[in-house]
Amino acid sequence: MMKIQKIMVIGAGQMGSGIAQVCAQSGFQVVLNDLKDEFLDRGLGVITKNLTRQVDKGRMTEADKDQVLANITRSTNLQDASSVDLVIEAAVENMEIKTKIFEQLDEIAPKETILASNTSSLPITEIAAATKRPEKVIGMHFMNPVPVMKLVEIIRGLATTDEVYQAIEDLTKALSKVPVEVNDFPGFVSNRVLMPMINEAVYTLYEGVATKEAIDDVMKLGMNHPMGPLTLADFIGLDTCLYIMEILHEGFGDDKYRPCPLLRKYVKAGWLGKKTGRGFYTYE
Ligand SMILES: CC(=O)CC(=O)SCCNC(=O)CCNC(=O)[C@H](O)C(C)(C)COP(=O)(O)OP(=O)(O)OC[C@H]1O[C@@H](n2cnc3c(N)ncnc32)[C@H](O)[C@@H]1OP(=O)(O)O
Ligand SMILES: NC(=O)C1=CN([C@@H]2O[C@H](COP(=O)(O)OP(=O)(O)OC[C@H]3O[C@@H](n4cnc5c(N)ncnc54)[C@H](OP(=O)(O)O)[C@@H]3O)[C@@H](O)[C@H]2O)C=CC1
Repeated sequence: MMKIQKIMVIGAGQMGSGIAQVCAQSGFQVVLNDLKDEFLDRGLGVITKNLTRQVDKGRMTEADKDQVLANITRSTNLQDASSVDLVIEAAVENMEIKTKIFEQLDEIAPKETILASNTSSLPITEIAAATKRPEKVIGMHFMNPVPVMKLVEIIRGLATTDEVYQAIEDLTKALSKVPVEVNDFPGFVSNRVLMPMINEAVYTLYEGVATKEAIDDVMKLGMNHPMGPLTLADFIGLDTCLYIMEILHEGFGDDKYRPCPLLRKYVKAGWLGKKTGRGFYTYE
């Protein structure tokens, strides 16, 4: 098994930029890829802001910050995968887009390169089937915000080898995160448990049981959750929450996973949560 030194992260959104940051902070060479330069600017802007906060708090020197930023190179061309040891894909939660990316990566990346997806809920086995190297495809599911959350859920596809699993577990530890192994079922463990709770909170609002603030307060003050479920939904992205519910609904064929119509309505309106400035709450 080749040693992982250079990592391509696909998607410079909330998750991709966080993943790029933690990899670069742990000394890996990172190629951050997105469709357009402006998305890379946005992602690198967030990384720079996070690092500057660390410097301000005296946890990092200015020179450390410059080194972390120097470990990240920009890319708007998937061909740049031709020189990396690992790809971590964090583009949008859509099977068609992900399989298209994996098909292309399979053509471009060296044959030893591991192809990982940060998908929240899509079957790894199905993503792997788009490639001729299903044994080297794996789920590496980071949590939001990536620089803060300890967990990485690692998901084996049907064909993933032990060697590839071990390489990803070792990498997770090298990033100072805690790996937890789970099997390949829709939503894995994290979102199979979390997302129906969020969806139920949306139903509670939809049915007028309480205000959004009251629903969030009940879960924060009553269950000690750091954020109420509606605030958390805004934080994750309402589009991502809806995609995940749809994948659970379709994957299990059980109506208990039907997405709340209010969630659909907000997504249709473009109210995607914090990232667009409006969801259940409004943000500056
Ligand atoms: C959808 C999926 O597939 C899976 C998922 O990711 S589901 C979402 C999982 N995530 C959660 O459930 C998050 C729940 N929320 C929380 O844990 C907390 O509210 C929180 C960590 C986000 C913020 O914590 P807080 O105590 O309210 O705020 P705050 O004091 O500002 O932040 C705590 C620390 O996190 C850092 N932080 C907060 N947000 C950050 C961000 N977006 N990026 C980087 N660092 C961040 C702060 O700088 C601060 O760092 P220090 O303690 O080192 O100073
Ligand atoms: N939000 C969360 O809490 C979590 C999300 N995830 C998963 O991580 C992935 C990304 O989510 P998140 O970061 O929140 O989403 P964002 O919408 O913040 O970011 C997605 C980024 O990927 C870009 N993108 C879309 N298609 C492509 C492509 N073909 N090639 C390269 N880049 C592309 C998007 O560009 P554009 O703006 O043009 O669409 C955008 O910049 C999803 O699979 C999601 O399920 C996993 C854990 C937690």
